[in-house]
Amino acid sequence: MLPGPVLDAHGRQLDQVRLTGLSATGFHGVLDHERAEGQTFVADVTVHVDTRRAAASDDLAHTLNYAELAAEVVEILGGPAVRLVETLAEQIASAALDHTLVAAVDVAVHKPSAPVGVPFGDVVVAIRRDRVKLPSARFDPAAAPATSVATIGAPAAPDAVRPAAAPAPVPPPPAGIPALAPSDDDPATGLVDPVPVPEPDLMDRAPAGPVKAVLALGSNMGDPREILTRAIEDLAGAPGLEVLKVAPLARTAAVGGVEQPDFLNTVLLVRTTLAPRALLRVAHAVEQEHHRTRDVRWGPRTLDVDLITYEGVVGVTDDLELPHPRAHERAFVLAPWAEIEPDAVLPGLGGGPVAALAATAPDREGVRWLRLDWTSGDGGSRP
Ligand SMILES: Nc1ncnc2c1ncn2[C@@H]1O[C@H](COP(=O)(O)OP(=O)(O)OP(=O)(O)O)[C@@H](O)[C@H]1O
Ligand SMILES: Nc1nc2c(c(=O)[nH]1)N=C(CO)CN2
Repeated sequence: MLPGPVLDAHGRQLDQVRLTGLSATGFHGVLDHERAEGQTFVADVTVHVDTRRAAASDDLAHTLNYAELAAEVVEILGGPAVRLVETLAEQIASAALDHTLVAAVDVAVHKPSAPVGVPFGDVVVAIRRDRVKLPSARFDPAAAPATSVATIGAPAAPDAVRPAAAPAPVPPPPAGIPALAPSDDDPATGLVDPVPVPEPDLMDRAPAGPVKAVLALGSNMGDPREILTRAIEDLAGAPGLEVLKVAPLARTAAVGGVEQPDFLNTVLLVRTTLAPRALLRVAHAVEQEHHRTRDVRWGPRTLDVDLITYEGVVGVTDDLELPHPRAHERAFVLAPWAEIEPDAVLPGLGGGPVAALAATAPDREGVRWLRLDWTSGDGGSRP
């Protein structure tokens, strides 16, 4: 493992969760026989996190589930073949940093049976990545077979061998995170300077306790009522999310200028311990579950899940704006919302009392009807 602590934005040393000796048979390597026969790959992973909140609450939701990360690492080690141990290490680091609580990660990948040509003990690639020095490769379980590694005349690789595509380019650091000054690491001693890790941006900050949020759901493809019902179940089943209230079902004319069928819309009041961006990821995962595609802006969709408000957060980032920037002018959001929270107030620019905004929103005439008890009934006709 790489020495040296990782510091939080206040200069305090972060805690560590270490997984060692994770192993799987993989088909990685440059040589044909490595890709045909496979060999053992071993990984050690140390994630740098603040474990105090999890300890205080004794709640797994506030730390990294190491079993989950262990399964992801083993999937990468035994997954689609890549040429370099370095690529595996980057993929593992990327999987670890996908867990929003992880500030930095140390990864060591061992290839103890590597074809080195002389007696040797082990070969290890050890890296540290954080939210500034981001990983340069992601794990793609469906990576297409590579042609570049195959040698003409070489025996066909077994089905399990699916070399990964070229590593993805390094993504730019997230907006608002300053670049680090050049490191003073000392190559002579091998000691690595503590890496200051910037505070996660507002959208990645998990709340100190459960907070309320409002989600808006819409659908106008497939069987919208069925999709919305399933989507609410999916959201209610997501860790860190509790559905407190479901608004009436609204049938609404499509807004946005694209000719398409009416929507069914509803709104959920939820309680969550997820950070705003983690909540957005859950929303996107549920959209994916229902085969959401993004072909035409404001076009028809099987399912749209938008974050309308998140208690205490007003802000704009590249991928998330809170409150939702168009919520104040959408009766298809405001009208169902006012039914479950008559006194709600939409914060931010253009905000105000939700019921009043619903009554004056440009699309208010397009809200054709509201059905109150739609999640329990038999689903028949309009009220
Ligand atoms: N509050 C928010 N809720 C949902 N997505 C948001 C929000 N703020 C920013 N986004 C970003 O908007 C992107 C596009 O979202 P989506 O495809 O759902 O848009 P849309 O439903 O077609 O249009 P609209 O944003 O007007 O509802 C998302 O990938 C997400 O990153
Ligand atoms: N009636 C209605 N119109 C829309 C909707 C929607 O959910 N309902 N969603 C849109 C993009 O999010 C664009 N237009």
